[in-house]
Amino acid sequence: MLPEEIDGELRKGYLYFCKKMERYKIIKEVGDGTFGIVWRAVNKLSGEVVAIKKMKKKYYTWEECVNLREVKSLRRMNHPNIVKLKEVIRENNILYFVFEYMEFSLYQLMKEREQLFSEVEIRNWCFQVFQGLAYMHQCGYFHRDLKPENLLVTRDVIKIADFGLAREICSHPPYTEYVSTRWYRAPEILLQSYLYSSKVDMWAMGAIMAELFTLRPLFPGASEADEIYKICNVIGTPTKDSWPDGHNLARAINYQFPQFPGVHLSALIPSASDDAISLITSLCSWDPCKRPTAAEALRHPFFQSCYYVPPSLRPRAAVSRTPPSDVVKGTLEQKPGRRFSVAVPNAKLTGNHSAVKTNASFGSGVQRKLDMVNQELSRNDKSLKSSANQPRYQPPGRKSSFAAPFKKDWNASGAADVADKLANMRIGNRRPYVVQSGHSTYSGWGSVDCGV
Ligand SMILES: Nc1ncnc2c1ncn2[C@@H]1O[C@H](COP(=O)(O)OP(=O)(O)OP(=O)(O)O)[C@@H](O)[C@H]1O
Repeated sequence: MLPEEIDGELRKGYLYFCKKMERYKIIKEVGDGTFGIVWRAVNKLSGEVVAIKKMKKKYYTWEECVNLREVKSLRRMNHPNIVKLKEVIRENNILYFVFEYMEFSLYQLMKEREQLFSEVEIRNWCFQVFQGLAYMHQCGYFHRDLKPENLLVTRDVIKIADFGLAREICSHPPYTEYVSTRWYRAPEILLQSYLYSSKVDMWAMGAIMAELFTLRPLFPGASEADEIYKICNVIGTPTKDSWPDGHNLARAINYQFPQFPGVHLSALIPSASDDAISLITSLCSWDPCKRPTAAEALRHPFFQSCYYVPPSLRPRAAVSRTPPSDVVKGTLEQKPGRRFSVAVPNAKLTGNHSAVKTNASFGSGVQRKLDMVNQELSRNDKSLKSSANQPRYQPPGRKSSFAAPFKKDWNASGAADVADKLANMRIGNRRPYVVQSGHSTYSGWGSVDCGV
């Protein structure tokens, strides 16, 4: 611990030269992901609480680290709805990411929830996430692994985390490696397209939005094949007219869509308003071209009460947006001069929403993780008649007993391959620097002002 009497320049000097990880006191483990273990920690000098992600793989040179997607993408992004990467430390060949600390993941909040969230809460969260996404997409990145576990919440603010799979929009296909958690995976990825785009994030947001309303995953597939089956079951089989590219993708892998008319989403998400259903329906469109962009989603009537949209995200013809007369209590208030909006939910948000979670089978975090891992292990099963290892939740009245006629294994490359690929990427031409700013030290590689 740094003696109290040391301050000013001396303190800064100490900070700079002491072993970097010694500056942090680890409090406890808060997450164990595919690529790293995440701890809650405190900066001994400033008292700031941070999240430290210790990467599982070893990194023997800085060059290996600086080109990691998580570093490459996060270092460029500065937005109130994207978790801030404060520092990158490599010590004893171990790589640590120091992030701003967030209290909960959306998944934790859903898991512990007995009553449904109110639409106001859901609106405020989604509005913020779409702002983060609009910024990220505008910066030229898409996330590719959006899921409730990667949306982190502290009080009223929600932020997008885990950029381990983020991809530059202008990077060149094929995008072949493991991508996104199955329940939130867009159909074009399931059908093995290697030309997918930022619209995969919009699909994931549709599934997440629906889950926020029902506290149940919308498409809880037990394998890739079952995932498509469940999507067909809910939104109806795509026709050659509604998604010609999808039919081409299916033909290329010798896949035949199961035939379902689909259901109106309001039957599955009864607590959602017509506007919410309309937005979820367009986000969960088979054809990526028919899904709105994040900037378009922000202008959907569902967000009418969230009237502050950053100028750069507004359509040119509609630079000034008239505040609605019936602003929902607790949603955004326009603050002049504020660069980004932060939604502020009503303190009594939950009061009127007494619909109680009836299916108590929504497993614990560990169980869910195990379910997902088990399902991933079984992804090479071509016959999916058994429902034994499916998630316990199924959309009401629907059973999955479909044997998918696949020609080849689905996405055989796994997360380990991604880690290897990350490690083998070439060195970028930027050089790291260290900046002392306020309480925290930031090690970065330059930033790009995306003009939002
Ligand atoms: N900034 C943070 N503040 C608080 N908790 C965090 C933070 N970042 C991550 N976590 C927790 O740690 C978990 C794992 O983090 P993260 O998703 O970054 O790791 P990963 O290895 O990339 O995981 P995944 O298996 O999802 O790819 C998250 O689900 C979250 O619960």
